[in-house]
Amino acid sequence: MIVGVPKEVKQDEYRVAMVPAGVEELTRAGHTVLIQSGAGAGSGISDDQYAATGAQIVSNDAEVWARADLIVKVKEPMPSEWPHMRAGQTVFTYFHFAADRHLTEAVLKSGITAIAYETIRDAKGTLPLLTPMSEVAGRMSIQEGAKYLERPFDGRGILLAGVPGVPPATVSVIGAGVVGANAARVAAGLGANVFILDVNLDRLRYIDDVMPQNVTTVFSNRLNIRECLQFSDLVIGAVLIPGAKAPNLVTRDDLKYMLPRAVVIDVAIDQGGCFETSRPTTHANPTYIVDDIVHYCVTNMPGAVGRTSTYALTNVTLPYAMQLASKGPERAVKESPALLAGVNIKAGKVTNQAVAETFGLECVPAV
Ligand SMILES: NC(=O)C1=CN([C@@H]2O[C@H](COP(=O)(O)OP(=O)(O)OC[C@H]3O[C@@H](n4cnc5c(N)ncnc54)[C@H](O)[C@@H]3O)[C@@H](O)[C@H]2O)C=CC1
Ligand SMILES: CC(=O)C(=O)O
Repeated sequence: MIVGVPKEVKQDEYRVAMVPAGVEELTRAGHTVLIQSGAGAGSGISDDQYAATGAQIVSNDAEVWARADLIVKVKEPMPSEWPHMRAGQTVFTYFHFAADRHLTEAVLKSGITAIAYETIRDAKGTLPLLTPMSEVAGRMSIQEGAKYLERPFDGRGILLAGVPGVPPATVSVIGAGVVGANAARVAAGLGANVFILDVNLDRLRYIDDVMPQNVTTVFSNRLNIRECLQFSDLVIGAVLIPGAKAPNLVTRDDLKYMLPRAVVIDVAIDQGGCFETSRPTTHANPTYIVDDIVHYCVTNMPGAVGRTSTYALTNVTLPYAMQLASKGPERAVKESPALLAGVNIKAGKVTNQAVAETFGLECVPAV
């Protein structure tokens, strides 16, 4: 099979979907791998390194898309890439359809099979292709939050750790999954007072068991969220209902309960965000202010630490890319319940229930 890896075109996206070790495994199995020239540069990987493991270096993205049966990417196809998608092709990447009607319509029209990293589910019930990027984004959320709490970045002028004689900051994390747990651990490590909320009590029991003393678990409901908003310097949005649009847990009206120039990092923005006032931003222009609250809503946070993120991502995507290439997408999806859960759109039809419900479309089985 011909596997194509285009250079990412999303703004400030420095990840690449395959590393030389992946090229080596695919070519050893008899596949052809096309890498767009410069695709690895943001992660410190040169064309020569790819070529040394058997890749064909291709000068432009149009050729990669035109020749490849299987496209492996990181971020959802951007509008400039939509004309390249064609019926019969399989595209394996993050899509986050529920947050983007236009993308959903473009993919439906193209006739491709869209296998979304973020809904692949393994036998343990976890989302193995989302987990490493959630680990990155969860840890980064505190680093970014600490920065935007600084006064020159419009924040409250609070040091997360405090100093002797001056108390540390208070951080609330809504959602205690992978992003939430990683955010809580880093914030607690810096000495902040941390509150972490979830609707899953078993998850809160686990968090309570493994986190340090300065992390307090709170059941997530409207009243408790509003109470946490009142004393938090930094709030992290980290909820997920797989495939679906994120629920709006904090309304614009709720912002009036927050401390002036508190910071919101809405990591869940890739699924639409869990603050009513969230809208997607970029690393180049990451924040904006609504009602005196600083909002940070970057949809590709791990893209900024491309080297760490590329290796963390490709460690988990390669085994699935190998299955798709070696068996062909049709058979690979039939034989793997995990891959089947990843098929969101196939040949012009939505095959993921949550995506179909978001847009009021019919959902058909993927096989
Ligand atoms: N902006 C970015 O660059 C990135 C965004 N993400 C996104 O972060 C979000 C979270 O991802 P993960 O932590 O991996 O998901 P996860 O599935 O591990 O955790 C989500 C948690 O939200 C909880 N939850 C659901 N409804 C809730 C409610 N009403 N109140 C409180 N908690 C609730 C769930 O019980 C679960 O524990 C996803 O949208 C993911 O795509 C992940 C990586 C990068
Ligand atoms: C999860 C995701 O969309 C990202 O890592 O960019």
